[in-house]
Amino acid sequence: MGLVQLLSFVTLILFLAYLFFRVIFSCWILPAITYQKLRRSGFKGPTPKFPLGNISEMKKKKNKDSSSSAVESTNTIISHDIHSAAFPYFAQWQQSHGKVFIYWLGTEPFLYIAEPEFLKRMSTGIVGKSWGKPNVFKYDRKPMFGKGLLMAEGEDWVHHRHVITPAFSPANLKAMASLMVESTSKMLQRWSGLIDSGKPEIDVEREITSTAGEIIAKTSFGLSYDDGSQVFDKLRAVQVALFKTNRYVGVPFSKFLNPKQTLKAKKLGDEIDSLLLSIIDARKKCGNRYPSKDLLGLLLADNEIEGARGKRLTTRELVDECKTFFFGGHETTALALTWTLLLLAMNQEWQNQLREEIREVIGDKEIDFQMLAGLKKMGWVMSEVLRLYSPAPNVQRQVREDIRVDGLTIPKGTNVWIDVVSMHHDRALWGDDVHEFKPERFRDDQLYGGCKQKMGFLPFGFGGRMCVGRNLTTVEYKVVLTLILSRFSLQLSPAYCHSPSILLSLRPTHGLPLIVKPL
Ligand code: HEM
Repeated sequence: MGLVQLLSFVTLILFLAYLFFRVIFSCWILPAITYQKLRRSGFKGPTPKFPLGNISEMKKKKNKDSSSSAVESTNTIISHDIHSAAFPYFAQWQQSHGKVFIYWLGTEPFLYIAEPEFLKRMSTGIVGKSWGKPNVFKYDRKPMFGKGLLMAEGEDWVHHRHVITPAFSPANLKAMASLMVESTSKMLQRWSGLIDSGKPEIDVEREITSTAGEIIAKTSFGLSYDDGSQVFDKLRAVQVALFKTNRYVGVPFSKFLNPKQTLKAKKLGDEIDSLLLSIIDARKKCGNRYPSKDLLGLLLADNEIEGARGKRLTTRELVDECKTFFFGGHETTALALTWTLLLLAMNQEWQNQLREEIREVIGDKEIDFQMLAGLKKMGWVMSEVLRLYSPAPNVQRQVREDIRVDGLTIPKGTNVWIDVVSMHHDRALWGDDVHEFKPERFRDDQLYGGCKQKMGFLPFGFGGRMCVGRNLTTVEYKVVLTLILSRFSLQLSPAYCHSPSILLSLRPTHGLPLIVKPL
C-alpha cells in the first residue's frame, strides 16, 4: 500500500469513527445525560427502554383501549369524558406520576405538563428565545408545515408573524365575512337538494371541511375551491401518511423503519410545493397584483420588497407559509364547527336558544361583521365546545436554554408536551360537571369559563404564540352556524359512532352523520 493510499484509508477510518461517535453521542450519551439531569432535578416518570423510550408501552395501551372503546360506541353511549380514550397512556401515567412527569419518545425526553399552575410558573418570565418548537417534530412534519409560522423560531418567527398579522385585521375580516356567507349558502343549497331527493342524512363533517377549505382558499389566497382542491387533497394525504401509520418518531433512524410512508410523505410534500409555486406564479402574473391585502398579497409583497427590519421572505418561506395556512386555516375551524353540530344535535334546548338569539340579533337582515359581536350565547357555545373537544389537543415546545422552576432545572433540549385535553377535562379545575356541555359557564367569565387557573383553558395556545387565526375562526364560526341554524334543525343519526381520535387534530373517527330537516 502506497503512502497516499494509506493516508486515504486512515482518513476514511477517522471519518467513519467520527460519524459513529456523533451518532452514539446524540442518540445515546446526550439523552442519558439529560435523563440523569432530569432525575437529579426530581422529575419522575415511566422508565424508558433504549432505543424506543416509552413508545412500545404507548402503542400497547392505545391498541388495548381502542378495542374496548369500540364496545362502548356500539352501546351508543356518548360520553364527553374523552381524555382516557384519546390518550390512555397519559391517563395511566398521571395516576402513578402526577400531572408533571417525564416520558420518552425514542431518545427524545418530553416533559409532560397537565398542571396549569406549573405551566404558569414555567412560562412566566421565559424569554421567547428560551423555548422553540421540538426539532423532532419540525423535521417529521416538514412536508406539511415546512418552516412556516407554526414551526418558525427566533428572529424568523418575529418577522413572519409581523408580516402575517395584518391579514387578519378587522378590516380584512369584515371583507371576508361576505365571502363566507357566499360559500356557506352554496353548501346549504346542496343540503336542501339532498333533503329534497330523500337523503336527509348528511355527513356534516365532510361538508363543513370542504366549505372551510373553500373559505380559506378564497379569503386568504383569492382562489376558488377547485383551484385549491389539489392542495387540500394532498395535504390530507400527507396528514394520513404522517399520523395514521405505525411510525416511531423520536427513535434514531426511524425513517428507515417505515421507508414507504416516509417517502410517500416527502413525495406529497414536494408535489404540494410545486402546486403552491404555480399558484404563487399565477398571482404574480395577474395585472391587479395584490388586490385586497389578503394573506398571499402580504406574503408576496414581503417576498419582493425588503421590509423595515431589513428582512424579506424567501420563496421557500413563502411556500411554507402557504402550506401552513392552507392546512391550519381550515382544518381546526371545521372541527370546531363539526363538534358544535354534534353537541347541538344532542341538545335541542341549546339549538333553540341560539336560534332565538339569531332572530334577535340578526333577524331577516343580511349577516354583517358588526352584528356578530352581539351573538353572545353563540360565543359561550363556541368556548364550551373548544373546551370539551379542543381541535388542537396539545401544544409542544422545546427548551433552548436551561429553565429553572421551583428550584428544579429543566435542561436545554428537553421537549415539552402540554396536554390541553387533560386540563380541559380536569375536575379539580372545572368542578364536578366538568364532562357536561354547559355553555353557561362562560356567561359570567367569558374568557376562562370559571376555570380555577387561567392557564387551564388553552384552546388557542398561550403567550406570544397564541393562534394568529383565532379572530378569523370566531367570525367564520358565527357566520356558518348562524346560516345553518336559521334554515335547518339537526338531529343525531343512529349511524353516528362516537369515537374522537387524534390525527394531529381531534376529530370524529367516523365523520358526523346528522339528520337535517328544513325549519
Ligand atoms: C378553532 C380553530 C383553531 C384552533 C383551536 C387553533 C389552535 C391553535 C393553537 C393551540 C395554536 C398554538 C400552537 C402552539 O403554541 O404551538 C395555534 C397557532 C397557530 N394557528 Fe391556530 N387554531 C385555530 C384556527 C386557526 C386558523 C383559522 C388559522 C389560519 C388562518 C390558524 C393558524 C395558526 C398558526 C399559523 C399558528 C402558529 C402561530 C405562531 O406560532 O405564531 N389557526 N392555533
